[in-house]
Amino acid sequence: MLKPPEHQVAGHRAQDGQLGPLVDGCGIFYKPLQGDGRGDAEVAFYTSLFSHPAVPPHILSFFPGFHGTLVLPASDASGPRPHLALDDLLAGLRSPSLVDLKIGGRTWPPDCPEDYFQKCIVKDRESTSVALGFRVSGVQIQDPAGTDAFWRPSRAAVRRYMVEDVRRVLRQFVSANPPSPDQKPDCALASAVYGGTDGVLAQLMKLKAWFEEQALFHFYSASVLLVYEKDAAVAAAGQQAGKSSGVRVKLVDFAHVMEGQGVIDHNFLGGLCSLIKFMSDVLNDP
Ligand SMILES: Nc1ncnc2c1ncn2[C@@H]1O[C@H](COP(=O)(O)OP(=O)(O)OP(=O)(O)O)[C@@H](O)[C@H]1O
Ligand SMILES: O=P(O)(O)O[C@@H]1[C@H](O)[C@H](O)[C@@H](OP(=O)(O)O)[C@H](OP(=O)(O)O)[C@H]1O
Repeated sequence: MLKPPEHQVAGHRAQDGQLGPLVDGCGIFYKPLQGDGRGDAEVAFYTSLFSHPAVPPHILSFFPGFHGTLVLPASDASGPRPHLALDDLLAGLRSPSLVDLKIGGRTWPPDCPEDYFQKCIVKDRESTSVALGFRVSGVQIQDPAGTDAFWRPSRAAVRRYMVEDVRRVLRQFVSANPPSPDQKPDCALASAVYGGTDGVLAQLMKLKAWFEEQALFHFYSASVLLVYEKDAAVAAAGQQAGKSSGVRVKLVDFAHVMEGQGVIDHNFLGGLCSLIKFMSDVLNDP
């Protein structure tokens, strides 16, 4: 039985008769092929990525597994439509906290249509993309009281985030106290989620090492998606050493990936370095 994902923090949504992704509850996330060639571009990217001999397996694990395309009834009732079949990155998680971070100071690919360029550059300038090399696209954090409720700022609120808001959200994301204008995020879970041998920073450093040399693809408007569950992070934070929070660090949204043509993707790499610095600051100065 296909249904809209329960936990989606950004992008097009299958609600109110809109076109958006569906999940089958058995581990597959179906993303409808978007128009304007974006869907076809995303299929071409996944096909190329998973068949390219130069992409190492430990890098492939940052991407959702790709299972081809499947024609399914679209969520907007427009009829049958091809969907990308991807691993559901939230599979097996009951109450995930997640944040979608769109990477790159510029989100528009070279030679894109003028109206698309105008739309993107306005968003890049008005958000933190130009200033920081990344922006928050969406976030939800499990209620620290341990219930299944979530703190999920509206899309409009997230769009207004400035640098200090981003800093606060990245701290709140790993805090055990509830978001409040009167209380600073306590960052109690920072070492468990951002730190450690398989925490976010360690994983982002592996990704960075690849981006320092890969010249196959340029990732415009793609996101880093961070996912973890508070219970596992709290357990990891309570251990002396070594217990993993199980945080997942993934890349999503490849509708605007271009061939690298032998040039490194300094736009994505710069954003990644900036994100790493932001997270290191949370870890070093909680
Ligand atoms: N494979 C996946 N498994 C689980 N959730 C996913 C997966 N891919 C994406 N998502 C969820 O869907 C959101 C949007 O994904 P994506 O950016 O691919 O969609 P989009 O409609 O192309 O977005 P945009 O409008 O920003 O271009 C992500 O923030 C995440 O919450
Ligand atoms: O992040 P926001 O502010 O929610 O805005 C969306 C985001 O910029 C997407 O990247 C974009 O899709 P593309 O990157 O594929 O253009 C989408 O455009 P769309 O609604 O015109 O598809 C926007 O609505």
